[in-house]
Amino acid sequence: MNVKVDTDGTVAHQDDAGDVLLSVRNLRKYFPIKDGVLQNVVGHVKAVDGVSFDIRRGETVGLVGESGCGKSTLSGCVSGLTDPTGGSVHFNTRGRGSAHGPLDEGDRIDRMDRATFAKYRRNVQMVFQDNFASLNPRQLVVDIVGRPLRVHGIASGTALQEKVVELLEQVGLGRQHLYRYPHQFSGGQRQRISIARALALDPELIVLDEPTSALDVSVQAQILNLLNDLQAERHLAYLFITHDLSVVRHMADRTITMYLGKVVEEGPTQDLFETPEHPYTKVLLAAKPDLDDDPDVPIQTLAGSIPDPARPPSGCRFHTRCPVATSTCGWEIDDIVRELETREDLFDKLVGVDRKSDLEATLTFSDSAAAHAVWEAIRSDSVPETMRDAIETLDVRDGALMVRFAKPSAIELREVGTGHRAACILAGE
Ligand SMILES: Nc1ncnc2c1ncn2[C@@H]1O[C@H](COP(=O)(O)OP(=O)(O)OP(=O)(O)O)[C@@H](O)[C@H]1O
Repeated sequence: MNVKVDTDGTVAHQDDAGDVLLSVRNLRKYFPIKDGVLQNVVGHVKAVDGVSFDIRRGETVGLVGESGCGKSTLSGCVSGLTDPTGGSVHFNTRGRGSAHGPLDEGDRIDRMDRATFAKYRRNVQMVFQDNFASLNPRQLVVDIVGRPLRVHGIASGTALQEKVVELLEQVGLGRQHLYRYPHQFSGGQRQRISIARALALDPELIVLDEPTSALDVSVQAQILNLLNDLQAERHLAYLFITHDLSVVRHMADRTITMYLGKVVEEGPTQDLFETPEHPYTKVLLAAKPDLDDDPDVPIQTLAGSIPDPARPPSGCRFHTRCPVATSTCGWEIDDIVRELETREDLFDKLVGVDRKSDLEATLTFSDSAAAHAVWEAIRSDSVPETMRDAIETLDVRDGALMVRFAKPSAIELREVGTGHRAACILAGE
């Protein structure tokens, strides 16, 4: 296996470099937060923050995580619809069956010449959850499915119509559906139309963004079976985005877990489900037990809400909600501020945070009683014990509270099994 470590420390892997269709390297997408009449940029939402992974030909990669963790933003960058802030997306445009080496700078989608970029765009198609929004309600099926063929000059007239019939038949529809509008179909049938449209240009990769989330369970199964059949027939690769872990387990060869813009774990689906190594993956799996799990084992659920992606926690971003966090997982000054935010009476009296670094600051309060109350609170059970253990210095003087945290451990994705990586200091123990 050829494991490459990127300059930022994220592990980029090319187990079978010749087969890699898509490579994402240290990808970042930050959305500006604007404020006031002048719309000044006052911060950034770090929707995707240093993500690296590969997709091989014919493989299904599942992408899971809570709402807001950056899945759709990542899929937008992969399919060229969203420009990343940093990092790169590489795509092999040499076509099926071509002999070639690992993807390199020449395969970066933002550096491709026009003709190569057009090839990439043809080769990567998307299917969304909300097929009502993605299918034009005023267009007939023949126009919806035929449009890519017409736009790319592949077919016109009767040939186009016949090609559309062929595509419809591949997704379980037929000639009788050519001249109907989207609203005349059921949800499952509309998703079949979306899939037929995605297949029109014979892509090598389809990004499926929650493709079955809006469907009834029985219809869901039919669509998943159809996707499996199409993959086998056409050697398609899928990036399968979903919050439904049972779907990922059924569909994906490899699974990636994302939390707050970062990959926290990735690996062969079976390994990840049977021996999850990151506490976040463990909690996700525990929150969605399989029917054959022991009903006497209590379902673990996540405490607290997902932190603000404009101010993600440092170290392991999950440490603020992690049931097994240690004192070296990344506790910092912002964790004190986050705790204060939950105590309105004290937060209102916080007048300044003078930071020397993420780990050291003087917090100033409008009166010394408030500073003392916070000092007491930090020393008591009202903050996580591991956070208390991470504090090296805690002094209070008049209205000022001086805090210094110990330096946290470096948290990086590291190998915990064959092709299985987790970004947790406890992983593999
Ligand atoms: N155009 C945008 N402008 C500003 N912030 C955005 C934009 N698009 C997404 N975000 C923010 O980026 C973060 C990631 O959003 P994204 O939609 O990628 O997450 P997701 O995991 O796909 O969630 P969901 O499952 O709910 O779609 C969220 O905090 C979201 O509010």
